[in-house]
Amino acid sequence: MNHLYPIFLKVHELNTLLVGGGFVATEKLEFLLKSSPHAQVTVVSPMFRPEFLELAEKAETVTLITDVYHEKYLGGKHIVIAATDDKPVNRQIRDEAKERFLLVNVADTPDLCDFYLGGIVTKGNLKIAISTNGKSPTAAKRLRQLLEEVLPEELDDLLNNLNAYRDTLKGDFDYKVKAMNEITEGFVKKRA
Ligand SMILES: C[C@@]1(CC(=O)O)C2=NC(=C\c3[nH]c(c(CCC(=O)O)c3CC(=O)O)Cc3[nH]c(c(CC(=O)O)c3CCC(=O)O)/C=C3\N/C(=C\2)[C@@H](CCC(=O)O)[C@]3(C)CC(=O)O)/[C@H]1CCC(=O)O
Ligand SMILES: NC(=O)c1ccc[n+]([C@@H]2O[C@H](COP(=O)([O-])OP(=O)(O)OC[C@H]3O[C@@H](n4cnc5c(N)ncnc54)[C@H](O)[C@@H]3O)[C@@H](O)[C@H]2O)c1
Repeated sequence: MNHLYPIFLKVHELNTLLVGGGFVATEKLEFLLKSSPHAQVTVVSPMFRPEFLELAEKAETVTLITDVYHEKYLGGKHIVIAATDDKPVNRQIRDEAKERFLLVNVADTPDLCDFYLGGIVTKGNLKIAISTNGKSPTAAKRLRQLLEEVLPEELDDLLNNLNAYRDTLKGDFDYKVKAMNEITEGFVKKRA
């Protein structure tokens, strides 16, 4: 049983601190920006790998600070992702973030995470997040790839059309709920 509760964060309006600029940090930043190209991210690391720089320099909302982690960098942040190769430093980041009631992810270290990063499928306005409860990130990746392939691009047209139809509805809340449920009934009807 997976007890995690998924939420969809406006990371373009929240401030994220990413600590580290190596391989693992590159993977985390890549998926963050893939899903949220305008995510506000401050990255603190004494060294940035070339592949990290290539990715970060393309994103206007990513700020790089060449320094070792210090508690002061938690100021003004909502979310923290620790991705250094120094376990005690990752632990320190986690502890200091917790003292401030910040949400923290220590990359690839489930025991130290408040939240996990998931597999993410985006089709226009539709977004699906996948979690295996940390049991198999590879399975999350494969499911993401499968859904990316099988979900049609037209799904976004459907959502936009439904939104336009909803805007035409005049009447009270109950009327609108009924009308929206009627028009989408076919989504869940079993084929004969
Ligand atoms: C989904 C994804 C999102 C992302 O990274 O943004 C993600 N990991 C991805 C890929 C991936 N990560 C790893 C491999 C190599 C295979 C392997 O080792 O298993 C691969 C596969 C590959 O790269 O092919 C290494 C790894 N990861 C974790 C551990 C520790 C452990 O399992 O105990 C280890 C071993 C480290 C070691 O050996 O030291 C842990 C976590 N990784 C999570 C997320 C969280 C759980 C999500 C869930 O509920 O499933 C969690 C718990 C915490 C977190 O980091 O948030 C992204 C796929 C994105 C995509 O493609 O769509
Ligand atoms: N590379 C992988 O695919 C992989 C897979 C599983 C586990 N891991 C583990 O994950 C950890 C991170 O690996 P990596 O491959 O990203 O390493 P890396 O060497 O590519 O990157 C480490 C980054 O952490 C930064 N860093 C170190 N000390 C810091 C500090 N005090 N403050 C801020 N930044 C600091 C470095 O400057 C560097 O940018 C390692 O412990 C590694 O064993 C890596």
